[in-house]
Order: sequence, then C-alpha cells, then structure tokens
Amino acid sequence: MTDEMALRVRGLRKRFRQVTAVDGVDLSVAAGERVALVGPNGAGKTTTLMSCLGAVAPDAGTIELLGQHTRRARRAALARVGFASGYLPLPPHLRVLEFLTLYARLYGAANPGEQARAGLRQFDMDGLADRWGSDLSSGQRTVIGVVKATMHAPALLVLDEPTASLDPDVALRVRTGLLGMCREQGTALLITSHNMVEVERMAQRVIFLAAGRVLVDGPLAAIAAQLGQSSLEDVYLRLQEANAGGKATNAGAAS
Ligand SMILES: Nc1ncnc2c1ncn2[C@@H]1O[C@H](COP(=O)(O)OP(=O)(O)OP(=O)(O)O)[C@@H](O)[C@H]1O
Repeated sequence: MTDEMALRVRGLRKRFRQVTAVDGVDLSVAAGERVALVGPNGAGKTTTLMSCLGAVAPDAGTIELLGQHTRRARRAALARVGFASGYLPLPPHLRVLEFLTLYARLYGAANPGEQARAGLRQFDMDGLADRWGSDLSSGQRTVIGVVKATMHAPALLVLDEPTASLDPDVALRVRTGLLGMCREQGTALLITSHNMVEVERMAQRVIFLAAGRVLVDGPLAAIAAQLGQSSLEDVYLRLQEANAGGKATNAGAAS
C-alpha cells in the first residue's frame, strides 16, 4: 500500500435530460481501503462509478484515478483498475479458460494461461475452465466477470452489485476471494450493493447516496453510533426515511 489515493472525486455532476443523476458528489477511496457506495434505486451510484471509469462523461467535476487526472491520463490509470458488475455479457463462443487467457494476454501477463488458471483458483471456480460462455448461468457469468476484473492485480477494483445474482454459497466464495485479494495485494475496493450484510462484511467505510448527493460518509460503526442504530440495515432505513422527509442527516465523518 502506498500514500497514493486510489480515487478522489470532487464536485461530480451528471444530468440526463430532465434527471439530475449526480448532483455534486465528493468522495475518496484511499489506497488499499474498502469503501461501499449504498443508496436507494436511482440514487446515482452506477452513474458515479461509470463517470469514474470514463464510460459516462460528467457535466462537471474532477476525477483523480490512482493519482492521475482522468481528463489527461485516463488510459494509464485504467490499466491499473478492475471493473465487474452483474450486467456484463461474456462471449458465447469461447471457453472460460480461453476468454480469461485472452484477457491475461491483454493485461500483459508473462504466462497468460497460468494467470487465468490462478484467477479461477482464487475464487474456487476451477471447475468452469472448460465450459463454453454460452453454457454458463447468469451467476456463473458474473463470477467469471469478477475473475476477469481481478486477474491483473488491480490497484483499484470497482464492483457494481457483484453478487446480486449469486446464490449464498457462491456469493460467499466471491466475497472471500475478494477480501483475500484486497488483504494480500493491498487492493482498494469501491463496491455498490443493496445487500447490507455484504456491505458490512466487505467495507471499512460506507458512503450513502440519495438523489445524487452524499448524505453520509464514514466508518459504519461511527455512523451507526451517531444515528443510534445497531445494524447497517437500520442505518439505511433511518437515512432513507430522513431523506424522504427532506431532513438529510449529516452524520458522516469526513472523507
Ligand atoms: N443513460 C441514462 N439516460 C437517462 N437517465 C439515466 C441514464 N442512466 C441513469 N439515468 C437516471 O439517473 C438516475 C440515477 O441512475 P443510476 O443508475 O446511477 O442509479 P443507481 O443508484 O445505480 O440505481 P440502482 O440501485 O437502481 O442501480 C436514475 O433516475 C436513472 O433513471
């Protein structure tokens, strides 16, 4: 882990026609830190992530990825970032190992086949190596997407609802693999999820977004204590209630 920030976003704004999706978001993820972005449907989580990754062009704001301003040096920064979500497709006419080996080659691995196998082992998914992309279930495709996103040991891993379509056993394997990787390699993590148990297990800090704005940002224990709640689920419901009533709660620690 270095002193370099993995991600620093300031004043991010994005509007889609009549909808303000992101309305002045500031957030940061330190090197090696695990942060969850949570909030109700339509809060602006995916738009924030996509802006950070360059897939959405923001209307305003600055984004620094791994010390690089994305307007100037996005490509160099993105080479050290991994991204996975439950909605990315897989090529149907490649076997899983071929697909991963192709990516390992693109990542510049010295031994792409071995790197692909190691990626599958990390998530206990060796059994899928010879399966065709077209034959995988949506959950299996999701896990292979996570393997693809992590094989090159990224400095920052961005995950958009990575376990939404996974059964509890596979979701546990994915979480265990990810946490092991973050600890061993010092990978920073920015994850969105609607599963509050998952957020409690994966994240050291939680950023709660509603209507495109950050309501709370801080370690879960500090937020829970400040709001007098015992679980993230209760914190979530309390914040959503306050936000719906127009009383945004500023319970957060500074990012
Ligand atoms: N390409 C787009 N065109 C028009 N509106 C969009 C587009 N993408 C997102 N939006 C709108 O922006 C708002 C934020 O959407 P976003 O997908 O970022 O929310 P989210 O927090 O990720 O939601 P969810 O939890 O449901 O995935 C929503 O009102 C959505 O309808």
